[in-house]
Amino acid sequence: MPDIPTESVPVIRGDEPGSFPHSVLAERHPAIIRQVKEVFPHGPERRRALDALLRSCADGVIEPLPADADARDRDRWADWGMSEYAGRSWYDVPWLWAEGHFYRRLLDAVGYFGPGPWRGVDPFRPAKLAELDAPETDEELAALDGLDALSADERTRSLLHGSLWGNRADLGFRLSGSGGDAGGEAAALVADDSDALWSLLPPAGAGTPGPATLCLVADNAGRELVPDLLLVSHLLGEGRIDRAVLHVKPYPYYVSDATPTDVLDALRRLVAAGGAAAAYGDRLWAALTDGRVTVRAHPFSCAPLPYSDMPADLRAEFAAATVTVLKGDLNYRRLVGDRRWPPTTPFAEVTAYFPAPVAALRTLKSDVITGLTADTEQALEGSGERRWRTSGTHALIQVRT
Ligand SMILES: O=P(O)(O)OC[C@@]1(O)O[C@H](CO)[C@@H](O)[C@@H]1O
Repeated sequence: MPDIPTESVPVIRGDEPGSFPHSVLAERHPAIIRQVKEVFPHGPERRRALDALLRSCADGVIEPLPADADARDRDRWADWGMSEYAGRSWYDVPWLWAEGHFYRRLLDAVGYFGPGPWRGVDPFRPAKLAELDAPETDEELAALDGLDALSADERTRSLLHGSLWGNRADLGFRLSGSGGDAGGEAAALVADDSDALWSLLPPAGAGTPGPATLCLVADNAGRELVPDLLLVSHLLGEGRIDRAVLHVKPYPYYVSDATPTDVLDALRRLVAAGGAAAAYGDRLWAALTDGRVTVRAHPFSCAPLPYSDMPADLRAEFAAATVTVLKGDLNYRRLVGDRRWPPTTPFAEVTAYFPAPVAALRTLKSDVITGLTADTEQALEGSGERRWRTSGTHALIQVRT
């Protein structure tokens, strides 16, 4: 447990006008609803439901799940705190909870769980596919051909950084030593425990203690998931891992979070790309077909709660892995707890509850931060860059072995 008792560290809420969390609830969520209304020709019933959610976001309260919700889902939300938060303003409950619940309500409004024709239709799919089809994705995949010229270690580093910066959703496979980018990127890393990560996953023949399993808890689809898949494929190819479990969301979440369908779309994109990208894709395809790689969509992946509350079955899965790598900002908030931690609170202490080694690969897109040295914190605060916590210009690789 951290030296500071966790309960004494304030939980982040969206109740402070002008703060980032407040702007997400007051501006981002309504914008998402409007966008969904534009992209799909929903009929009057669905549009009314979306308008009702818009009104609720402005001045409504959390409401219990609708009467026709699946019973298992109701039970889950009961476990996840619905009875405590129903009737309270979106702004007065933990921000993490309010956001997670918003996506559940949005899916209700578009009929995602209903019996009608909109059942299972991902309201964010058009945007996800557009990103996969964008010319930038072609450029990024073509850049993979250049990785052959690098040493194995440099290739590993490049692919790790591709996955890391993919979380900013403007991925570049920054080839080590390829120019100005590399220096800027290094300076933008506020913590870099990558040596500790590689000590857990040494290459084949370098004293590997036994079969290594990587759990990769993915974040966004499209241009983040593609480099995540490349990294997994590379680690398999290098013999650094024998198996991988890719955790994705069971339903559309936080606009661009990856679902099983998105994994298939990204994999097909790789396989069809030709060149080195296709070789990475083919290796992953083979590993999926023979079971070395599996895809999981655990309900808790969409829970509005920190991982410290994870259920026993998920805990057992993470406990069995050599290391679990959590991607992205939301997973970081859930891993360390969505609280106003003093930035120098040790990462190892706030993740001590995690049942096995754990790593975070994240660009900074919300206020939560732990594990900084006092010098780094001082440099960031003194940099004049007011939004270093939320702008996505900084990133971290933190590992608890
Ligand atoms: O998990 P991701 O994709 O890196 O980031 C999710 C995010 O954009 O969503 C939240 C705002 O809605 C913030 O926590 C965070 O910035």
